[in-house]
Amino acid sequence: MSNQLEGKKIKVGVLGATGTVGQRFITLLSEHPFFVLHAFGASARSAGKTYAKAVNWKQTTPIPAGAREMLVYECTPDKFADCAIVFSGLDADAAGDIEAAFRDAELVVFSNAKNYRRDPLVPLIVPLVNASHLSIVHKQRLQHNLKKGYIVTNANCSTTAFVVPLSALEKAFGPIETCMVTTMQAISGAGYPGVASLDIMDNIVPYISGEEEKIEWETLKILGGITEEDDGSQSFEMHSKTPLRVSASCNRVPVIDGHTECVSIRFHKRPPPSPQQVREAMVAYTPDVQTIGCPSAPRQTIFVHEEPDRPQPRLDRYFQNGAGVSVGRVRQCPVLDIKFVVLANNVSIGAATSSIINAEAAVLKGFVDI
Ligand SMILES: NC(=O)C1=CN([C@@H]2O[C@H](COP(=O)(O)OP(=O)(O)OC[C@H]3O[C@@H](n4cnc5c(N)ncnc54)[C@H](OP(=O)(O)O)[C@@H]3O)[C@@H](O)[C@H]2O)C=CC1
Ligand SMILES: N[C@@H](CC(=O)OP(=O)(O)O)C(=O)O
Repeated sequence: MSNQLEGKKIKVGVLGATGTVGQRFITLLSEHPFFVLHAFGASARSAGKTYAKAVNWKQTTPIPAGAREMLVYECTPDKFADCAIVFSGLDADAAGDIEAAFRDAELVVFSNAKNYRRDPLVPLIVPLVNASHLSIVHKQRLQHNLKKGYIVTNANCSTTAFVVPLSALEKAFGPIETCMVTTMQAISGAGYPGVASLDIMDNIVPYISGEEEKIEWETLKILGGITEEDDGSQSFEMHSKTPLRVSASCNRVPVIDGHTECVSIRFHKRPPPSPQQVREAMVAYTPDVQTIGCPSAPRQTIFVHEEPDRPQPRLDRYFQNGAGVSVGRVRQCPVLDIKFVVLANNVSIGAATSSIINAEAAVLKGFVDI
């Protein structure tokens, strides 16, 4: 850990603390080296109760002792005024207004919800890919006339899984032109209680509302760059120098946690890299958050399996405590160039872990007053 943070305790709040993603936040933050749980928010249904009474706990480890008796509040900024950072696992129907109110009250919000991902002033960050986009928060503060407050979002959980190997490959071999991705998404992606058991047991549902459009758009923002304008201000630049075409097909499958995706890609570079060069580039991939010492970043970002029947959700979803991604079946594609399978834990690196690493990076890069 960086010296400046040695012994520091930074108070954080969690909105949507009782939900699927919220519970993962509570579990991870209760053991964090410098973030300390300070305030919990949820709906009026939960407000006024202790956390243990409000939550329908579904984690494999018990509710952390320090969290059990904490009170759950309604999501109003005054209850979170002492928090340097607020994490949001709010339902998207509620997240829009609540997160804006928190930002306007000079709070720093790291959100999982989709509401602000397309906002041109809000960074959409998969920490294993584009933590450098954090710098846009300066412009967001200026536009909203704020000194401290801003919103940073993380991506859709399916987008998160496959942009990590895509980023590794673009870094090593230059732009990717075409990407076809077919997802097999876990039930927990739909929150609790999610998909009815009579719909998902013994079944596959070949439709997840809005998911394909999100994947196809978010990928371009995440893999895009930042341009500096004449006045020194910064803007996002979608992946456009060599246009990237993405086509996604999304399916819900009877798996509890872990999204598995079959990916085929075509490179701009001719001749394209071989499967072995692709494997080596993925293993070597080291994102900034690892280099700058974010404590929740995986030590190894991409694990590449050699066995022909991996990755599998039951076996591989806890790789690096759910913070890394697992790739396998890297092989030649007779239509595009290369195809492979990627698996990521949707509630960890697909949600809470991403927000936490983003917040760690923001602290280490000086974007949070502590
Ligand atoms: N599950 C996943 O894999 C991923 C989820 N996300 C996103 O993260 C967010 C949370 O998802 P998830 O945890 O699955 O959802 P859940 O439905 O499990 O949890 C929703 C949370 O929001 C709270 N809430 C609902 N309505 C209100 C309201 N009107 N005011 C205040 N709080 C409210 C709930 O509180 P209460 O218990 O009191 O009702 C609960 O804490 C969503 O935006 C989702 O799209 C993103 C990536 C992956
Ligand atoms: N829709 C995803 C989870 C999710 O909530 O996505 P988003 O944060 O983009 O709304 C899934 O069902 O697996």
